[in-house]
Amino acid sequence: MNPLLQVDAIQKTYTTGGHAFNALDGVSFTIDHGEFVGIMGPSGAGKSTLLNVLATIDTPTDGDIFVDGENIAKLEEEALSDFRRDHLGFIFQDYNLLDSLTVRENILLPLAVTKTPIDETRSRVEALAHRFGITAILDQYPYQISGGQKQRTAVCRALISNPKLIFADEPTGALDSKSATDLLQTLAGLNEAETTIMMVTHDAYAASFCRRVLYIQDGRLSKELIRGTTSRDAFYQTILDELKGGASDDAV
Ligand SMILES: Nc1ncnc2c1ncn2[C@@H]1O[C@H](COP(=O)(O)OP(=O)(O)OP(=O)(O)O)[C@@H](O)[C@H]1O
Repeated sequence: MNPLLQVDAIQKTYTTGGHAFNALDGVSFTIDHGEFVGIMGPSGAGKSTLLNVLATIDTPTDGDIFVDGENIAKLEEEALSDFRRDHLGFIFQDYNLLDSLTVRENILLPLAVTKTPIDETRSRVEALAHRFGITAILDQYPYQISGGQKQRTAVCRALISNPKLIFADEPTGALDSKSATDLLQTLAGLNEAETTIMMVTHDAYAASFCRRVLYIQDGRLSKELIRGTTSRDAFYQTILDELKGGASDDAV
């Protein structure tokens, strides 16, 4: 089977004041169907740039990005926004919920512009809310619920269109440690149910829930860690050791 995501020699150059800067400098990797991959690296390494380019929020200067064989780096804007809506899910640090909409309306928002029948929309929202324990707050507004509940709402919104791939950008960054652990267990559970997830994080604990961690430094991949059959605790220690030792020593 083809990889779900194939990233080929991605380059992203920013030009400011006549000076060109390579935020991504020839990044290549693949993610298979059903993987849970973490992206780590120091501040300024290029993690958000990579996520934005893969999530079709930004375009690469050069290189190709195949999702299930389709080259999304070459799609025009209209086709890109259809692709984004139909195949990708997003979870952000600051939840990105709309304050004027209820939890239910926030969750179904990605389907609002599709032709999904109303009964199906309703039953999908209810099934997801039940699965993530937020049925009781479906008619409340974001300002009435906790950070953990907001993030679970965001997870439901990310899943409502049955996306092929979920991108999470520091999803635990604004959560207390219990809510963060709940969310990470939720993501790990989703992944066990075969949802493919790519998560950018600074946090070794969050990364330890992944099956594989890619390090990025100065716009290049510098290291890959694979959890294999070790426990999450052991993988956490491996990631911490790697961070202490400097993740850039070995080229991938
Ligand atoms: N729009 C832009 N114009 C110019 N330079 C940019 C732009 N966006 C990002 N950069 C630069 O590209 C580099 C990578 O930034 P990026 O935000 O991807 O890093 P990061 O690894 O996500 O950092 P952090 O962990 O702090 O969020 C940085 O040096 C940043 O200053």
